[in-house]
Amino acid sequence: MRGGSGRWEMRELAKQEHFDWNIIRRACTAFVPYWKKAIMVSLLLLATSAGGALPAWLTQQIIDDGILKGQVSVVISLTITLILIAFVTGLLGVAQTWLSNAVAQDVMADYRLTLFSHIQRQTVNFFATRQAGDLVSSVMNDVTAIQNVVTSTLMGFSSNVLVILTTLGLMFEMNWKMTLLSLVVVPGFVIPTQRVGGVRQRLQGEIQQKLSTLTVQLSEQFGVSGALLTRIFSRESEEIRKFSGVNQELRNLQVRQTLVGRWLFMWIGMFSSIGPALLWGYGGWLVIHQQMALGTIVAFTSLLSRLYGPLSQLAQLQVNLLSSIALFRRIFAILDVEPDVKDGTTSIPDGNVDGRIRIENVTFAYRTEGTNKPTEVLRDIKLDIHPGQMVALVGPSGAGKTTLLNLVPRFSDPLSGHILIDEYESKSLTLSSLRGQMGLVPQDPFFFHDTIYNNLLFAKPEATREEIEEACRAAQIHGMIVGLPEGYDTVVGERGYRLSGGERQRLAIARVLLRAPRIVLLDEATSALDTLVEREIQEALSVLMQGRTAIVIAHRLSTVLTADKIVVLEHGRIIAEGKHHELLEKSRLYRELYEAQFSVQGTKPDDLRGTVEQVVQK
Ligand SMILES: Nc1ncnc2c1ncn2[C@@H]1O[C@H](COP(=O)(O)OP(=O)(O)OP(=O)(O)O)[C@@H](O)[C@H]1O
Repeated sequence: MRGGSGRWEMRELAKQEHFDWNIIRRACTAFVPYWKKAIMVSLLLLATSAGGALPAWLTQQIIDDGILKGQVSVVISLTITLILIAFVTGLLGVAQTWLSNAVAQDVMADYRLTLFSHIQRQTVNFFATRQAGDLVSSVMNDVTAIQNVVTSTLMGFSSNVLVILTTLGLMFEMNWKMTLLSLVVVPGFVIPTQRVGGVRQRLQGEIQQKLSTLTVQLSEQFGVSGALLTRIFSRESEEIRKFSGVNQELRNLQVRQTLVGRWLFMWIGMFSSIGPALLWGYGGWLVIHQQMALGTIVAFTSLLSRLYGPLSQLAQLQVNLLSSIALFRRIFAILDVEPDVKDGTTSIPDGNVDGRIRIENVTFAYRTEGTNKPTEVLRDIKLDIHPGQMVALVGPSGAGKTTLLNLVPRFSDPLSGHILIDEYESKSLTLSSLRGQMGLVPQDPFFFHDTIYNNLLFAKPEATREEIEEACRAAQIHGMIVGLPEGYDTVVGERGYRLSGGERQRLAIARVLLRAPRIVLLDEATSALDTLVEREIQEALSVLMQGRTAIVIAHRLSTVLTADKIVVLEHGRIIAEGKHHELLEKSRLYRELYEAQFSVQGTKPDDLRGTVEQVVQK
């Protein structure tokens, strides 16, 4: 099933969850920076708990010392005190809610930021093996779910314990036998409450799973690529049917969750009424036999709700704690993923290298979970590229061209071997100074849903308008941009869908030109373009590569013809190197590739050479 697998996993985890003290301890460290506020919250809780118990005690005084003894002044003064206590307790309650929410929100904001920053440090492989929707769900939903748990478990726990202790203290102080009698019925409602809590929690897990499935479907269907795919295969009705199914299941689960345990609640209600009944019966007997004052019964009955409510909530503590442990476990699982690529320490200014690239005995394998011996995708690659040279990578699909290209900016690190930029081992450089030396034009460039201007600024935030226009002129895209009704302020649409493939390529070239890197990495688009666009792109590319070291995954005839060196890859190995004509003679695979890929571009190499050379000389 697409989507929701993470949630499903979480529900399963919650079912098998146990008290993992390491997780609890680690979760609590998030509160350390807010210890002052947390202490304030505890003090306020203590004050509000005591304030909440006092009215029952005062009621007893009003009845026994005021009403029954005919003391009007006592009744009046105690009534005023009751009102004052209610007012002060109310104010303290507001302060406590505000502070405890502030702490919970602070902790949540910290977690969201920590997760986002941590995920920003991850390599491309991290995203290739995870569902984006699931990561979004962790950063947003899990963290928010924790907030509820934190307030209901941590704060709820302390406030309930305090209320129970203060209430029990007062009860014992008034009459210990009546106190024990009050506690007799407790198991009668605590046990069912616990059961209902468990069922509700399980239903909540299923609801979260359905919500996540719907969220993933929505995000897939509302994105341009997903919408296109659905329309081209005419799967709209099927998608609506699927949505409707999950939507209905969600509705049923939510109804069940609301109604679950209604019989048990009737039972609980009954037990909560039995408590006061027992107190009136036994208390009445004590009063009649003059062993206790009437006010004590009234005080006890009003204290009962302060005892039973918090006890029921405490009964659900275990379920709450277990589900919060499951949530924290999911969050910590992401935080514990160490980035595949570690930052180096040497920093060099951008553009401060000649651009020599040496790839020495490089072997690479993708890390896949659950396999001990990953399959090698690149084996023993040796390549020496001199400053200003252009190397074209060719090879059948899956040969490892993209993988090799991605090793240069350290999107991944090789299992063995070294990559050197000038005399620097690439691992020794900080990632920002390594990547600052190079620009990448991917096959399908990505753009943010923002204006063309802002998308270009992303590459160089300090760029002036002139610099941006100059880069676009060089990339043969300025004319097209100014022809748009809103020019550079045109919003390119999600992923840049408002632009054609060729326009996206040239805009991506402009973006790299802005950075003026010493090294250019290029994955040429495979799509065939008409001659005019082809020529515009060719001109843009020749400007891009002029005086720069370039590694190009070649899909164009003009590229292989002008390359200083063509490297033929097969099954992760370099099987041949040389110029176009040399390879045509000595490499069978190259000949086959040439016939299959390059010659279909309609022009014979010799016819094209003149054109290409003209372009390159410009
Ligand atoms: N993230 C990944 N995890 C695991 N294996 C991967 C990953 N990316 C690529 N591969 C595998 O590595 C091999 C080389 O892939 P790569 O994309 O480098 O080939 P390529 O030569 O660029 O192919 P193409 O020309 O089709 O883009 C393939 O077998 C591919 O399935």
